[in-house]
Amino acid sequence: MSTLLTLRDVWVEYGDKIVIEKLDLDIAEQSFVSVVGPSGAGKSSFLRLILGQEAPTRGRIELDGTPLVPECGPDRGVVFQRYSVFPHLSVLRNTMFGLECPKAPLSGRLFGSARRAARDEAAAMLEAVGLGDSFDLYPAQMSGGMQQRLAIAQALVQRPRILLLDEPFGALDPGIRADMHALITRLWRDYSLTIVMVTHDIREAFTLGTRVLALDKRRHDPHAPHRFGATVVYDLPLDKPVDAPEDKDHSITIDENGNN
Ligand SMILES: Nc1ncnc2c1ncn2[C@@H]1O[C@H](COP(=O)(O)OP(=O)(O)OP(=O)(O)O)[C@@H](O)[C@H]1O
Repeated sequence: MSTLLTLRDVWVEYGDKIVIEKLDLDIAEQSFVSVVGPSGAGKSSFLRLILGQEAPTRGRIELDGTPLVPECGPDRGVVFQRYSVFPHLSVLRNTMFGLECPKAPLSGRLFGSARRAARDEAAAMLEAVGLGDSFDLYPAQMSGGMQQRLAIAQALVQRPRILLLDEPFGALDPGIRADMHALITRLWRDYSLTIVMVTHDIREAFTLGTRVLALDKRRHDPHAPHRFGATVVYDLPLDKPVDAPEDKDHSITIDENGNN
């Protein structure tokens, strides 16, 4: 599989505080990369770099060999742990908004055939995430799992190549999480997505990912905790075929402390 994203000698610094140091990575197209690491290691900063919300203070990031533009484009979608849907819009309007906003940035609304086309695209995406009979509901009328399905539909309706997930299932209970794992695995395959997912759940990282990256500091200075930043300390490619059966777990075993 070809390389989609390249990071070379990437650093993130706030004043004299180094958050990420010397990150060198190639991320293959259609891979599912899970990112784990202790709290404060810089996982969300890493996602913001790929999203283009934050520029590296040093180094370069390329998408398909071209420098990443420093803003979120339609090639990258994102889903956060906390529901990012609009409370005042119905499910259908929330999903259509992802299409209307880039095409009609001032009014946020399309008209005529463009609006009908956006409605059909949004409806198809809602069917794909299992919200086919919930078009007229408002977020307050939906469970957490349904709201995350909506957030995923909102991100995917723009047909991004890369989907960034920041602890997307962290607030959901275990049964709903399992459903969401099956859903995201199906969408990843059906839409040939490249996914980068931050999670605190080691089991989730290994179950879903084709590769697991652990971010942490290699060096610690107890007298100056901000002197060193985090980088990739483990990079574990998992031998998992893209067309593996949906719910198949893999052979890595994880003990109750999260160690493999
Ligand atoms: N704008 C900022 N200015 C200064 N420091 C920042 C800024 N944004 C993030 N940081 C610091 O960068 C470090 C990494 O933060 P980040 O949120 O990326 O970590 P994380 O691994 O995602 O943490 P968690 O798992 O708790 O969500 C933290 O020490 C944080 O305080």
